[in-house]
Amino acid sequence: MSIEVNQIFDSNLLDQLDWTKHRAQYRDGISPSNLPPGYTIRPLQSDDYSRGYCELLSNLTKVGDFTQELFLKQFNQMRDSKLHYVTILHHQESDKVVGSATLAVEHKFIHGAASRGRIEDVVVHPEHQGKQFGKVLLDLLILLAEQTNCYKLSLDCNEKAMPFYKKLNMDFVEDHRFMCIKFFD
Ligand SMILES: CC(=O)SCCNC(=O)CCNC(=O)[C@H](O)C(C)(C)COP(=O)(O)OP(=O)(O)OC[C@H]1O[C@@H](n2cnc3c(N)ncnc32)[C@H](O)[C@@H]1OP(=O)(O)O
Repeated sequence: MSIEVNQIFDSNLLDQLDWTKHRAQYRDGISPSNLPPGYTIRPLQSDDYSRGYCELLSNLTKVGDFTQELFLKQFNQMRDSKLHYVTILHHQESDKVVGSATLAVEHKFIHGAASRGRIEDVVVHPEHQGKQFGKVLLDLLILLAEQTNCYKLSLDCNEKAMPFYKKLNMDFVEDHRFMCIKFFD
């Protein structure tokens, strides 16, 4: 199937960010503005299904049966909504998507018609973990949230992932209770 290549959000938005402004501590000269050679950060593309995007997500949770058609349907809905900033890490040598994190934005009437941001679906492929890419993706989403007029940015995670988010100086809200109805897994 030949696919028209487009991006889930305008990549100019990423270019407009000041990538030198980061919250995490980095080492070995790596930072959002200085990735190791052969890696790039960009918005998710309509042809990333063939670059192993769904396989990557399966390192995070159950993905289910995904065909290219279903991927494209969901991609187009998310792109048209202009509320899903799915930001990925591409590895040139393998031509695979090896990391991803999403900023989901919700428009509000409160706080001067600002928006609320949520960080969702953060994952780095096991073969590329421990190279500071998780921090890079999160740092960029935090900048993106500010750029898109979010007054607040939050996420849900399990206990195991909490030390990772603390690296971004995110505060754990002690008195917050998370309520949930799960319709299916
Ligand atoms: C909202 C959500 O999506 S919650 C779900 C989070 N995702 C997952 O659990 C999926 C499986 N895990 C992963 O994909 C990865 O381990 C991630 C995304 C959590 C981290 O990605 P990585 O690229 O390996 O992280 P990175 O190399 O940037 O490490 C950042 C720091 O956090 C620490 N860290 C990374 N993962 C973890 C973890 N699971 N537990 C504790 N500390 C961690 C690292 O030691 C590192 O510390 P340092 O900066 O002092 O060296």
